[in-house]
Amino acid sequence: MQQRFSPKIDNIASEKRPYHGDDQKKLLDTSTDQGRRVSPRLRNIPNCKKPYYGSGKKKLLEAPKGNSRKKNIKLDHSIQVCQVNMAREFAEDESCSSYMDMDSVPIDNSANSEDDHLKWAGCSNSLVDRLGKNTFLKVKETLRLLNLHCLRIAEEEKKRCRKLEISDLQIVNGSKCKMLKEIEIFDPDKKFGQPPGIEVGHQFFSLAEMLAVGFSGHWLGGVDHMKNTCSKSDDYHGYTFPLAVTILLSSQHEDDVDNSEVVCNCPGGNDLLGNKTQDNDQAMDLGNMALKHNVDYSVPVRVIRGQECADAYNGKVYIYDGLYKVMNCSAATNISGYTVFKYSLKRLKGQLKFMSKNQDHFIRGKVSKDYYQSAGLVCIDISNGQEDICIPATNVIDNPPISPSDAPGCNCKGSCISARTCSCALLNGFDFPYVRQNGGRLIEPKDVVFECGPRCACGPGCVNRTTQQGLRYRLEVYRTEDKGWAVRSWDFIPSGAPVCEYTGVLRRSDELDNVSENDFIFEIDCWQTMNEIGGREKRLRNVSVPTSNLVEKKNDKVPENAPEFCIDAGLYGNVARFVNHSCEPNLFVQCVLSSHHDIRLARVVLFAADDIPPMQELTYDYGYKLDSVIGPDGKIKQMPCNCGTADCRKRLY
Ligand SMILES: C[S@@+](CC[C@H](N)C(=O)[O-])C[C@H]1O[C@@H](n2cnc3c(N)ncnc32)[C@H](O)[C@@H]1O
Repeated sequence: MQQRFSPKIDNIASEKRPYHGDDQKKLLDTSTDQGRRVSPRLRNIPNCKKPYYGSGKKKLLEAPKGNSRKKNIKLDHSIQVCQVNMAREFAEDESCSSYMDMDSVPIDNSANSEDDHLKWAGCSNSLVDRLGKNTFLKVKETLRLLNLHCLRIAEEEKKRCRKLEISDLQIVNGSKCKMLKEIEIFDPDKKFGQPPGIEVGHQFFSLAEMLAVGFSGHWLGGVDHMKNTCSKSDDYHGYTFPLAVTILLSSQHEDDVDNSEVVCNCPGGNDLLGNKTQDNDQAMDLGNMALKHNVDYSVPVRVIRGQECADAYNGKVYIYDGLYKVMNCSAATNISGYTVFKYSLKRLKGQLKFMSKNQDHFIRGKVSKDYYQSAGLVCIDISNGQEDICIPATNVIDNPPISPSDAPGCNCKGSCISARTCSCALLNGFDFPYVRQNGGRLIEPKDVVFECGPRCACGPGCVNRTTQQGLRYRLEVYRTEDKGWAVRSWDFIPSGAPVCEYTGVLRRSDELDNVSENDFIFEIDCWQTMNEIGGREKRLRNVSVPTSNLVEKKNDKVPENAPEFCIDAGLYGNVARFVNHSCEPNLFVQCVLSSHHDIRLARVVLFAADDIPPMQELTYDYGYKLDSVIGPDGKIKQMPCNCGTADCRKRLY
């Protein structure tokens, strides 16, 4: 195994993976001025530990400075100017038209007209009103004001967590609740089509929020509608009312089917909190009648989806999912024997996509409880247990996203014991690479070691997780005369014991070319070692490395024989970055796979090659080929070796 340190960059702008490996706890911020004043600044760590204040659940009682704190912000209600934001990303690349008010929409009785997509959904809503004010900003200001009121009331009542009643939030018998009286409702005139200032994916944390921004207010069994009185307006001449403006889907109804884009829903039968209340036949009136008219006039409804959310006032968050066409209406008998009216809804094309597939899943109620199923999961918890709640990292942009799901697990219970039945032992050549002695010792260096990972049924104490237990020995970083900092152990280290993992920022090798010096780059050359490329020594071969993981050349810029990825400990790393080179080392480098099986991204762990007495310097062979390091000026660089051993090659490179 040869490791190559090469003069490369120290920039961390394009991190692909925020941390690498399992041994992430001790991040040392280091100066590039090595050899003079580099010191492990562990004192910084406590500050980094809790970058957030409080539990993350606290809300600001006052709006942050610099923002408007005016009590009754006068808002301009008439949003008529349509400005098409052509830059927005549309689902399915359809052309689109701008938001249209009812008065500009020709009545179309053909319920299946494809033109509906263009007429209604098209672009996002108006970005500015006729005074040139940003509608999104206005929605934000209104909601901020509402929240301020909520918090003040809660503070007064010392019942911050109390669940607000529906009557707290609604207009009851024409009179607004106390809170809403103090807030000017933004855009109070009901309209069809895309709501001004609210994008697909917008989350409302209470029904009051929806009301305050004029989104919806008169709910009847989950349907907000325009009443008969609207028909008097010239704007709506020719329509029969009621007409549904918004439908709330909480997937609470026993007969509801929700297929994301196509939804079959029975309004009524639930109240707004999702409590099932249906105990008789539905009638063709109110919400049902409104939706029926939407079918007749081909008027789409806004769809709001309710999601469980423990911190919201009534335990729910309401997410705007866009405009849906109400395709048809049919009467049926539900599984309880009552008559219900069913509507199938189809999402109009040409609307904004959700931010991501994950958000899409979240909003449509399919959020996975299993971390391992998250798309592009890179790391289950980048805080490595330092935060109370895991912070997973995902990457669906770069290729390949590193997914632990690539590594299927074994079914052993407790600890892996039988090499005949453990599938991880199988990968290691039908045997375990470690013996249990001294907390786990590697029997001999191998091409690659397959450890048990997150999908394995065995527990954390399994011997085949030997490098996942963190540091075992008390290591010291100390200053030397001629090699800068070095590392030694205060404890005896038996041969085959894992000493530390080399951690840093995972980078593509080609990102690091032609930039200033960095002595802390570790190329992950597992593939090169397996194939004895560049003079690398043959090692004990595992039989079962899946060929698909071996080398799939994904990047033409990287020469076939050069490692595609490396670990950059220039700015972030652990104690391993201080371990020096020796021509007769007492450590060796071992590639380990645990959470995935991609050898290009193997973990790099330093193991004891000998029984190492306390206070002896720990070293490994950097494995440079002489004259292989080229400086930024294009000239070959040379570095004298000061390892001081009898067979010293006299040069590092
Ligand atoms: C990964 S760092 C090791 C830690 C380093 N000594 C320090 O103070 O940060 C690699 C650098 O350490 C120095 N170094 C490591 N081994 C050496 C050796 N045997 N002889 C001379 N310098 C060495 C070289 O400057 C090399 O570029």
